[in-house]
Amino acid sequence: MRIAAEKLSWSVPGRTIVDDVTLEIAPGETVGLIGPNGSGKSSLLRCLAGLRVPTTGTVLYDGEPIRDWDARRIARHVAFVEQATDTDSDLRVADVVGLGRTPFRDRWRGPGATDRAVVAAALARTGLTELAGRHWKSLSGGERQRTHIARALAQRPWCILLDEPTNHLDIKHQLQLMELLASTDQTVLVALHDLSLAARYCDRLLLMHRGHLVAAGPPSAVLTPARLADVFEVDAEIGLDGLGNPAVSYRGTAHGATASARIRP
Ligand SMILES: Nc1ncnc2c1ncn2[C@@H]1O[C@H](COP(=O)(O)OP(=O)(O)OP(=O)(O)O)[C@@H](O)[C@H]1O
Repeated sequence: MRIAAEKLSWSVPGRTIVDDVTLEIAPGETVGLIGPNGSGKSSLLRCLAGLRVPTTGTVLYDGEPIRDWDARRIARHVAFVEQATDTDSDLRVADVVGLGRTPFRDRWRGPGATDRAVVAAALARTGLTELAGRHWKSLSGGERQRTHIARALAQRPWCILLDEPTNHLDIKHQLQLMELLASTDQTVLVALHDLSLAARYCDRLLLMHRGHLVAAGPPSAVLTPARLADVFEVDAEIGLDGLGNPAVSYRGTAHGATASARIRP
């Protein structure tokens, strides 16, 4: 599914948080959304997921404006893994993942064979099969995060939006998730703080700064030392690690480097 935003802005009283963003993500693309804290990534994702109504501009799924779509119709197209979402503490892991089937079920009917098979597959893909019967409340931060990812997979959406999904995940599960996102046929937009992971696994990157989309393109075109200094205020080099994967190396903060140079005798 193609997901697009045309001249999208979202404001709160006195402040524009997402400012005139136009973007398009092609079916099957894996796109990383990067930018400093507070640059508007989550707000943009929430607009694209239909959870926030843009102040101006339009969100389009396959060319169709979603302004009048109800939540159920949106959920049949797009799954959203938010940062630190809480869930009813009485539920077990399989029940939380099963919530991903809600948009496809008759309101009064319980889960059918297809729902159960899809939930089992989502649990397996996220390595949660053995935890299926555990109570949500007893899970670690990383296990909760993986449960939310499994819930999104159980939605079998055309497009997955994820907001910093690698938070809380150990390195194996970070790599596993990024491999899954890079290999799926679904359209993926994932907000990431780890620029090396973003460069390695994403087809393209979108860079947000102060609510604006300031760069879009292949990782090698978006991640330049000048842009990392301007936008992230870090002194960085972009190269390859020992295995030949793209890697961003940091000398320090841009201001820190200046300050330490200044105080050195
Ligand atoms: N409902 C709101 N009311 C007022 N300000 C808001 C609201 N939602 C977000 N903001 C502000 O908008 C800015 C962008 O927030 P957003 O969460 O979109 O940034 P982000 O790029 O996802 O940041 P982070 O990397 O820290 O998660 C922040 O300064 C935030 O405080």
